[in-house]
Amino acid sequence: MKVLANDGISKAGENTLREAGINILDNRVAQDHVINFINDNNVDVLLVRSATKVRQDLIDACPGLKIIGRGGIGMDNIDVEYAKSKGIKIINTPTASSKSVAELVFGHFISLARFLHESNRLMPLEGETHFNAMKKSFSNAYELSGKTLGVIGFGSIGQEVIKIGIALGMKVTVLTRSPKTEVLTLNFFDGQSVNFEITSTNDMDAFLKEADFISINTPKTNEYIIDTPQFEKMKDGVYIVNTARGGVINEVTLIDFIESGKVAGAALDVFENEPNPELPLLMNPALSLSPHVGGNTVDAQEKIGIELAEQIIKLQKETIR
Ligand SMILES: NC(=O)C1=CN([C@@H]2O[C@H](COP(=O)(O)OP(=O)(O)OC[C@H]3O[C@@H](n4cnc5c(N)ncnc54)[C@H](O)[C@@H]3O)[C@@H](O)[C@H]2O)C=CC1
Ligand SMILES: O=C(O)C(=O)COP(=O)(O)O
Repeated sequence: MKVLANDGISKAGENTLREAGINILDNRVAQDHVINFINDNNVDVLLVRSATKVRQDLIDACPGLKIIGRGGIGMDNIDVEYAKSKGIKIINTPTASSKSVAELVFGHFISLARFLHESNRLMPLEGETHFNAMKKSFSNAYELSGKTLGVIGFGSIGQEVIKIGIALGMKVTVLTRSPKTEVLTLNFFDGQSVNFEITSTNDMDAFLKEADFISINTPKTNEYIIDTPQFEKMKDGVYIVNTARGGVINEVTLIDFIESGKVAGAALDVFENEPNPELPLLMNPALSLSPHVGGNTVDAQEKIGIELAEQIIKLQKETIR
């Protein structure tokens, strides 16, 4: 079996595959050349992250492909149903990076509430006057403790975000398409744990009226979840973090509501025009930005690599049998 990990795979994942006798190619092939590379090298398994797109044309042109693997969660870069209809197995790693994404959400929330992103931009300008002016303007800062965390999406990442919020002493409200109740477990380092129950709401207006800090944790949606009508119903001074996908929040409208003062600050890890975010986003001081790094930790990528490798090994055994 031959594997092409076109957007990379961790050493741990690579070693697990090699130890099972699976040939792994570590080439990074440009999108336009992926089809030829797969066919010329008899690749059986194509592994991708979010960069390589696996659309119908590629699937049709590569009849030898047996498995498509997504090292990560979101499968919006893969035509999953079409691939399945052609008999190709699709695998991903649904929870391996959830904690990493949730931690990034709070990295951004704290950066926004304490102006860390802006401090880092402005600190290199020297002088006592400048220092004191920054200190004064950054005093319009807030604690997260005691505020209301609003989470849109109650899946694997949403649940990890909620747990961190609870640990920080936040009140939590969760928005889903239909109400549901989940029992979440907060695990402590010493092995102890606490269970708590959360019931979500599908009442968008009530949710927006309550939330001080909003985290969007849904898959890519066909329509904006957050657009003008939703911004208008938010609390004044709300903070928003999007680590979900470009297209769940209207970025142009977001800038308008930042400029009106309705939104105190927002963070984007994903963009409508990825990997080339629009200039007004890049230049706005109220935005904390990161280049799609939610799952991009050593910890998450190790888990992802090993989980992918184990799934491939299992599927190979099933095929041989
Ligand atoms: N920034 C990054 O690096 C990363 C981003 N992601 C993104 O995060 C997304 C979510 O990941 P998980 O939580 O693991 O997925 P999940 O599938 O466990 O949970 C997503 C939840 O969102 C809900 N949902 C869908 N549309 C909704 C809507 N309009 N309103 C409210 N809820 C809605 C679904 O019912 C589901 O419960 C991924 O699909 C991916 O797009 C995931 C990993 C890394
Ligand atoms: O797992 C996901 O859904 C992600 O968005 C992570 O994307 P990446 O693998 O870092 O390009």
